[in-house]
Formats: sequence, structure tokens, C-alpha cells
Amino acid sequence: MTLTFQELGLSSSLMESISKMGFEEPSPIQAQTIPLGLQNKDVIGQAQTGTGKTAAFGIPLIEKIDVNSNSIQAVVVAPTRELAIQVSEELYKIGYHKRSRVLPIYGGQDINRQMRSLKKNPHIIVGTPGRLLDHINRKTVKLNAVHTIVLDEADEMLNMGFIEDIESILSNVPSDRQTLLFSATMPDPIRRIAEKFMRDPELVKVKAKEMTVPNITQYYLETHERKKFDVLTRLLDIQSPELAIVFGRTKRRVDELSEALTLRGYTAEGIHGDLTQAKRMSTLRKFKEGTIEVLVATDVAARGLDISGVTHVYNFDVPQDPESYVHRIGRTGRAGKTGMAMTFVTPREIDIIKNIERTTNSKMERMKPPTVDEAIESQQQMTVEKIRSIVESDNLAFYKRTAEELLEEFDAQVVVAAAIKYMTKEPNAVEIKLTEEAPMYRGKSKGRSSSSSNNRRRGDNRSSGGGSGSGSGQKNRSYGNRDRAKSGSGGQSSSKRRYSNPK
Ligand SMILES: Nc1ncnc2c1ncn2[C@@H]1O[C@H](COP(=O)(O)OP(=O)(O)OP(=O)(O)O)[C@@H](O)[C@H]1O
Ligand SMILES: [Mg+2]
Repeated sequence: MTLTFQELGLSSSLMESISKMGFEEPSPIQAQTIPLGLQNKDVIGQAQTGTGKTAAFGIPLIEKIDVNSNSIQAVVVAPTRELAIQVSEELYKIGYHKRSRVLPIYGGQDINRQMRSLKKNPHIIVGTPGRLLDHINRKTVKLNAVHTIVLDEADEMLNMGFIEDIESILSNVPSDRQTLLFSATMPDPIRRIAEKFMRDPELVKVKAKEMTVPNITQYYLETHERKKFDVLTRLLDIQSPELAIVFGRTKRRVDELSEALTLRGYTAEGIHGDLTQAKRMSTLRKFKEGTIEVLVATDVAARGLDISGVTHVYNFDVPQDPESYVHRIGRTGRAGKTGMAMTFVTPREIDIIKNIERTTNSKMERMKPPTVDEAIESQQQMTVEKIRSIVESDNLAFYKRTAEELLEEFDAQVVVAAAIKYMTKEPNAVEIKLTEEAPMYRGKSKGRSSSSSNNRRRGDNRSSGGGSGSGSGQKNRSYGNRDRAKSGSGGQSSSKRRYSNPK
């Protein structure tokens, strides 16, 4: 039995926004969370990546906003700036017809500008913990009228060292509020927060045998560290993703990889926590618009990032733990679409694959690293496809005379072969040198203490990933079943977004 949004008893202004957003029916986590949210119950929510958790808390939250009041009535806390922006964009869309006002607040943005925006009396604030607390302490954000607080990606905020900030924020909101907590995992400190700050929370766990959604096909490729880069470029050539995310272990890795890809003729850019806010935003914008086709990112970028059109995820370096794996590959296969995930492992890291499979309860198929010939073969095939479609379009009159001249001079097969060669992207030989990364051992992956902790430490220029843009670049997105998602890109007729139940 699937409830409709109508049956959830939503007001007409929200129904209007939801239908404009193209949502046809609630996803399972939404069907379960929205009624509880409307009843003011505290909720701990757990569901797979890309299944609409934002709207699951966003819809009831906005339903309860009194737009005639000028007070801040709801606060959403999110781990990264980009995520704060992305969530606030989704809330803006949900509350568009109701005219609720939402403001993202995050570190790195000019605090005076934020104070000016705060004077416009937002109803909802979406903030990163540090900056939010800063405003609370300065009394530029008053939380006395807050009735709903949401912690999104709570476990990630814990990893980033925000736990005390979160406790302080929670102590600053009225105790008769509603608290919603979303977390992929429930480590002890999060459980303690739930016990200390939540009232009889209801656990909404969308049942799934696997931690990953079934619409992502998962592969691993065994390859030596030195060969990884060539394997990656061959895969990119063969699979020709619409948009791809490549995950590297460290910031240096991300920088080197995006440079190397650019040298080899791909349009690629990297994001990680050491880049300026402006740079990260512009990279993400370009990626969303399709100006760059490969985004290279560190782990932190994985969380919550919602970019439609990401068809392939490449784990250039094996993720440090199964959770990180789940969040990385969850950047594709969102809202019922299909996706592919390829994880590279060096022979010494092979155990990690087994561990990921066991923990996530899913199977990764072994894929043989493609050879150069296979890569060229598939590029050739693409050229042939192009030629076919040009032949079919039949507006070649202008070229026919030259063709005849060439055919008088050479054999037809030779002429066509030369044209195919000219049009085919051959692997280019620009030499690439990447600094080698030490293999990841299972023992080391505990406690997230390895080099990628650069990104996760407090006070670091944390965050990456997340959406930017004004929503203007919105493509028509039709989320449907596998076949539909496969059969074409944005060209589908409706802008309806059906959430197809992954089971
Ligand atoms: N009912 C729905 N029908 C169709 N699309 C939906 C629906 N609900 C949400 N979406 C879309 O699905 C995408 C993923 O949603 P969202 O980012 O909230 O996922 P999430 O569960 O928070 O994922 P993550 O665990 O990665 O943070 C978004 O583009 C969102 O607009
Ligand atoms: Mg999310």
C-alpha cells in the first residue's frame, strides 16, 4: 500500500510545490516520516542514499511554519556548507507557494552579510554547526520560537568533530520542540544525543537488506597502484559517463588526478576542503551544468550531494570504511535512477572489498581492467555511431563532391578508415605521474585516522560537495524505473519524478 501525498493530508500550497517539483508519490521514508513529523513526534530516520530524506523532514517542517510570524521556527543542522545550501534550496522549493523564508548560514561566508540576511526574518535556518553556534552566541540568531530542529547526517557531524557544538545548539532551543535526527549509522555518541535530547523518539528505519540501493551496479577492479590512472581513463572512454565522480583518498590525490585528467583531454575539476568556497561552488555549478564531465572529490564531498545525471562513480582509491563506500556510491542511482560504481583495489587491499560486501550486504562483481585495445575499440564504435546518425540525417550534399574526389584517388575502405581514425579519440600519450598512495589496510581504516582525516578535522576548511546554483539549471528530470532511466537522458516527455521503490 502506497500512500499519496494527498492522503498524507498536506495543505494545498505544499501540494502545489510538490507537484511542481515533479514528485508523484512519497518515497518509503517520506511516507513514514511525514505523518510522524506532522504529529510533532521525535524521529530518528535511517534510509538508503538518494531516497528523499530531505523532503521527508522538509515537508512536515514547512507544513508547521506560521508564515505570519517573523520568528525563526525551525533549524536544520548539516555537516557541510554545500549541504546546507542544497538542503535550503530543497526547502525553498517545498515552501515556495507557502512563501516560507529559508536562509542557509555557514562558515566562510561574510558574517555581516549573514546578519543582514537574518534581519529579513527567515522562518527556517539551515546551518553548519560552527557558524550557527557563533550566531547563537552573538545573539544574532534567536531560537526561542523554534519548534522543530533537524540534524541531517548526524554521524558525519560526529566524524567531523561537531558533537559538542550540536549539544550546545540543542541546549539553546526550547525543550518542548520536535527533534528529527537522520544518520546513516548510530554510533554511541549519536545514541547518547538521542537519549539526552529527544523525547521518546520513533525509529523510522526503511527496511532494506542492503545498505546500498539495488539500482546501483557495483564492480571492483583489481589493479596495481601505478596502473590505476590508465585503467580509469580506459573506463571513462568505454563507459562514457554522462557525469562521473572520481573519489581520491587525499587532497593531494584529488589535485593530481584532476590535473592529470585535464592533461589527457577530459574536462575535470577537483573539490576538497582546501579550496575556497567560491572555487568549490563554481566547480559544482559547472559539474551540474555539464560543463565539466568528471568531478574529482575527497570523501567529505560524498555526503548528501544530490546531482542528477551522475551515472558513474569511480573509487580511484578504496574507501576507508564501508560507510564511506555507501555514501560515495550513493551519489549515483538516486531517486530510482540507475548508476554504476567501480572500485579500484590493489592486490594488498583485496580484503577490504570482502569487508565492504559483508557489512553492506551487497555483492560487488569483479570487472577485468580494460585493455588499451578495448578502449580504442569502444571509441571507434562511438565514432561509427556518430557517422551512422550523420548518414541518416542526410544533409551531406555539400561534402559529396570532395568525397568523390577522394574516392577517385584512394580505395573506399582506406578513406573511411582514415575518417574513422580522425574522429576517434585515441589514448593520448601525455605522461602522467601521480604520487603513490600507501595501500589501505583494514586495521587502519578504523577510527578514520588515516590521511584523509585532513578533511575531517575540526577547524579545517571543512566540507565540499553539495549543490549550488539557483536551481535555474534545473533539467527536466524524470525518475522512473531502470529501463526508463537507461533509455535516454533528459529528453523524456514529462517532468514527473516518480520515486520507484528500490525493492
Ligand atoms: N517523492 C519523490 N519523488 C521523486 N523524487 C524525489 C522524491 N523525494 C525526493 N526526490 C528527489 O530525490 C533526490 C534525492 O533526495 P535527497 O537528497 O533528499 O536524498 P537523501 O535520502 O537525503 O540522500 P543522502 O543519503 O545521499 O543524503 C532529490 O533530487 C530529490 O529532489
Ligand atoms: Mg540527504
